[in-house]
Amino acid sequence: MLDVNAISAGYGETQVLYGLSVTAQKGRVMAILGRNGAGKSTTLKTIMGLLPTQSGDIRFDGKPINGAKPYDIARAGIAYVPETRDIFPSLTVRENLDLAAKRFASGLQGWTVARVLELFPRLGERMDNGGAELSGGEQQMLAIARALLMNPRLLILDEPTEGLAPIIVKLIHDKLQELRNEGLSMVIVEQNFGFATSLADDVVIVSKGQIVWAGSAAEIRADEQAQHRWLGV
Ligand SMILES: Nc1ncnc2c1ncn2[C@@H]1O[C@H](COP(=O)(O)OP(=O)(O)OP(=O)(O)O)[C@@H](O)[C@H]1O
Repeated sequence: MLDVNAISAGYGETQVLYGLSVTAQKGRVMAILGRNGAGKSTTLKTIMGLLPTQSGDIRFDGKPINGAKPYDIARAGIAYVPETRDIFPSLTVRENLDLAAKRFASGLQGWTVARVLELFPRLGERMDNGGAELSGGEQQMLAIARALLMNPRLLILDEPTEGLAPIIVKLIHDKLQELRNEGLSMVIVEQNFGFATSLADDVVIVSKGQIVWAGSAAEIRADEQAQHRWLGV
């Protein structure tokens, strides 16, 4: 469903991705692993149109999306939860959710505020709190809830567990597992190897702006040599 074909990209003069290719398939979860600075977040930002491609192309359901604006890529059906979580800190949880729901009201996937609150009951208890008053875990739940309200066909998450307590990591894991069981396609960048490989069907490893390993989650769990070489596990 998402085909990234030999993209090069970076920040101004600094090239980070060197002909990186990766494919995410419908109804599956793909984890992108790799050491700090390997180019994982840069890959996601390039997919989302936040960074231009210097070469290569990106297709979503066969249609080219590189060069498109982030908003149009979201409209095409890709929702993105960045590392920074991107909620509105000065708005309440209710306002954050209503804004997302209104903007993408026509989604066919049927996500509503009521349904995201069923997934994250904790947010229902915090509806009148400001975004900035939430814990890190609650902010992540809100960011995922907002992304779901965009009724995406593909959900992209950048380090959803970063900075969260183990019990919250477990909760986020279980919620993403629920979404996976419902058939939502996902791409997840993660430092937490156990989290990533227990959710993912497919795994790729990025090093120095290229894919250096690709296989199933079971294969990378069994391949200690690759873990050691590419992830320092
Ligand atoms: N805004 C930026 N301007 C210039 N260089 C950047 C910028 N953001 C990231 N980089 C550089 O690009 C390279 C890849 O960064 P990227 O964030 O994609 O890595 P990553 O694999 O996601 O790792 P991390 O887990 O540290 O986020 C790094 O060398 C980083 O210093």
